[in-house]
Amino acid sequence: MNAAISLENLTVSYRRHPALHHVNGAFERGSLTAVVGPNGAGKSTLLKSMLGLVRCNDGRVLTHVDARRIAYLPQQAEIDRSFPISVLDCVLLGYWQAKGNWGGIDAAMCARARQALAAVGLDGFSGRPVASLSVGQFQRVLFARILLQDAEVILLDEPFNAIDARTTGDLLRIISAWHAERRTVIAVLHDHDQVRRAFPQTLLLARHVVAWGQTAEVMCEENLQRARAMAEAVDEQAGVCEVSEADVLALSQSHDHVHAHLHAHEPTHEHAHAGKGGLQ
Ligand SMILES: Nc1ncnc2c1ncn2[C@@H]1O[C@H](COP(=O)(O)OP(=O)(O)OP(=O)(O)O)[C@@H](O)[C@H]1O
Repeated sequence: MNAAISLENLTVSYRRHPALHHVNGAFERGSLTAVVGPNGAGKSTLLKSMLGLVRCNDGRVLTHVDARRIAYLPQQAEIDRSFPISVLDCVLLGYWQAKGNWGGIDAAMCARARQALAAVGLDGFSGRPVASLSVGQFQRVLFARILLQDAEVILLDEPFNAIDARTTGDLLRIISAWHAERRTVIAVLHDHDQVRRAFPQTLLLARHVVAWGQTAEVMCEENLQRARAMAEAVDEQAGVCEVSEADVLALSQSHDHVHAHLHAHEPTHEHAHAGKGGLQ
């Protein structure tokens, strides 16, 4: 497999509360993957650990692309948009990783930002303060910003939460275009029908990997039930990692078809966020 990001025994906890346990696997370059699972399954934590925003207690994340070419769309609830900034300036922030704090913005960049706004259906919105936009309009702005980033890997955390059907359809078409351009897209989602329709690969999480592979195989009722049962059985007071190797092995063996590839890839180490022992 030609991986964009690999996870090796990734284990993360918050103040000793386990969030992700022994996650192994890889996101292939150019793949389009939905990350699904019950509330609290560790989906957002997975994205944040891939960005180095949370520290691993054990294991590591290996990113095989330039870290500056990873774009991230957090959940809207995590974004403070009371900041007095125009729609155009917000989109132009997409150049920040390439240009840095003092890089100049020229006319060509402004033109591309306006094109990106047109592509997300917000022609004529450039001068509006972002605080005045609806939730759906603001999500379109954030997609326009990603369009400017020219990212190799795009991480989206619940991009369609509280977004209407028309906006969702428009944004899904942009995601499909990214996939056609061979970008690697990983999206946390809750709508299973949407996942089945639009995402070829799925990672089903319940703090552990329940299943990871072709969406049609992963999203079977047996796996979904297993994920629900695992989420319900979670002991919030458990220590950092109270799952034995035997438990993990048993879980893996019951899902051989999706785990088969997990250890096949020996990553070439380009960027790694690794951690051991440090609690958050
Ligand atoms: N900053 C934090 N501090 C403490 N605990 C946290 C923090 N962030 C997440 N958690 C806990 O880690 C676990 C996994 O949370 P995470 O947000 O990754 O789950 P999720 O699958 O994205 O959930 P949801 O579907 O509800 O968004 C949960 O038990 C959550 O309470």
